[in-house]
Amino acid sequence: MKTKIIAYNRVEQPVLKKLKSKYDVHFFKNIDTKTDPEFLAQLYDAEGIIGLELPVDKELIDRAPNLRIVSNVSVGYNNLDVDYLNKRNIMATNTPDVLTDTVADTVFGILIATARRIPELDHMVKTGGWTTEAVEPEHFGIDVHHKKLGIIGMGRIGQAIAQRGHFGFDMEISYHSRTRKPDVEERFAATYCSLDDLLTQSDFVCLITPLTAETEGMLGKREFQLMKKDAIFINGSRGKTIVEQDLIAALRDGEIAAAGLDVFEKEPVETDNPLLKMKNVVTTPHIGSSTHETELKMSELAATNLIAGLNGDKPPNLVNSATWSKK
Ligand SMILES: NC(=O)C1=CN([C@@H]2O[C@H](COP(=O)(O)OP(=O)(O)OC[C@H]3O[C@@H](n4cnc5c(N)ncnc54)[C@H](OP(=O)(O)O)[C@@H]3O)[C@@H](O)[C@H]2O)C=CC1
Ligand SMILES: O=CC(=O)O
Repeated sequence: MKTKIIAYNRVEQPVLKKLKSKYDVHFFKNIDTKTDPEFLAQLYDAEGIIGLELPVDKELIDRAPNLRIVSNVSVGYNNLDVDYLNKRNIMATNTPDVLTDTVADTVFGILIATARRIPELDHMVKTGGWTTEAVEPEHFGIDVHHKKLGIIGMGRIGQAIAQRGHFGFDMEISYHSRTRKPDVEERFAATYCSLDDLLTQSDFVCLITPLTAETEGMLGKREFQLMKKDAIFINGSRGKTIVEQDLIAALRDGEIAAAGLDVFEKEPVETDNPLLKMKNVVTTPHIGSSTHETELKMSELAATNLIAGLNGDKPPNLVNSATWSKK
């Protein structure tokens, strides 16, 4: 009998086909995983899960007594209760590196779109608002090049953003992360800062940390007030790394100039979220890594991790190494 696995949400078709040739695959998309009877029935004897943003909490893990591996199709794994997976000795994996450049492109795209007000101007042109020969100063944006870019989270994606800022736009790079990175400082002429110094000095503040117990609510009222009044804030990390209500207040009260957001406290973002009514906010639907090429690479890497784990080999991107040392 084939090993049963659950595929959830986004697994690209060629990868799904390959998995189906090896395993008894049950695919689910956008269901309520706490109540969907078919999902809960299949979960009971599933040995592997592969997918995007499945909330793998204690309740779900307890319903899966045969589970051996959870393979996330994302680099962030804040959807997993890693402590409880460790307790149950279930492996967890993610998809780093293959998405780094694509996410950095998205973040930089949002940064430029926010500074130069591209979505707002696009709307103006398409709706017949371009009525005089010359655009007016009220439509002008602000420069990106030669400005100060502060990056919070100088990991893989943070470094790819720094590369674009430094080499592409002659920006002055400063960063904050848990550890200092001399090689990064040399490559991008970057300066390490305390969080407060970064917030006070940067023209663009770009947040790209994982969501953890430490980073949850990392930027709130005090932090937005520390930023320059003409600063632009970009969030590519997770919605909960900031206090969204405080960002709304900071934008409303002119504490900061604008924001570009790929992530929100609640996703999909609620249609009555005040951020959606603000002209100085540019939004995208948590789509940082989602190009055709990169989604395929992520699915392939997630499948490689899953197959290795189910074969009894160490998956290349195991995030809870404690489970391997117990084997
Ligand atoms: N919007 C989207 O579609 C996407 C969003 N993401 C998000 O981006 C995140 C980062 O990915 P990636 O760059 O690959 O991850 P990395 O692990 O390579 O980098 C994370 C960085 O965050 C820093 N960091 C962690 N905790 C803190 C903290 N408490 N204070 C300051 N800095 C901290 C780390 O510091 P140190 O180096 O010192 O350990 C590291 O520099 C993902 O976890 C995910 O949440 C990722 C992909 C797509
Ligand atoms: O948000 C996406 C990820 O890969 O993490």
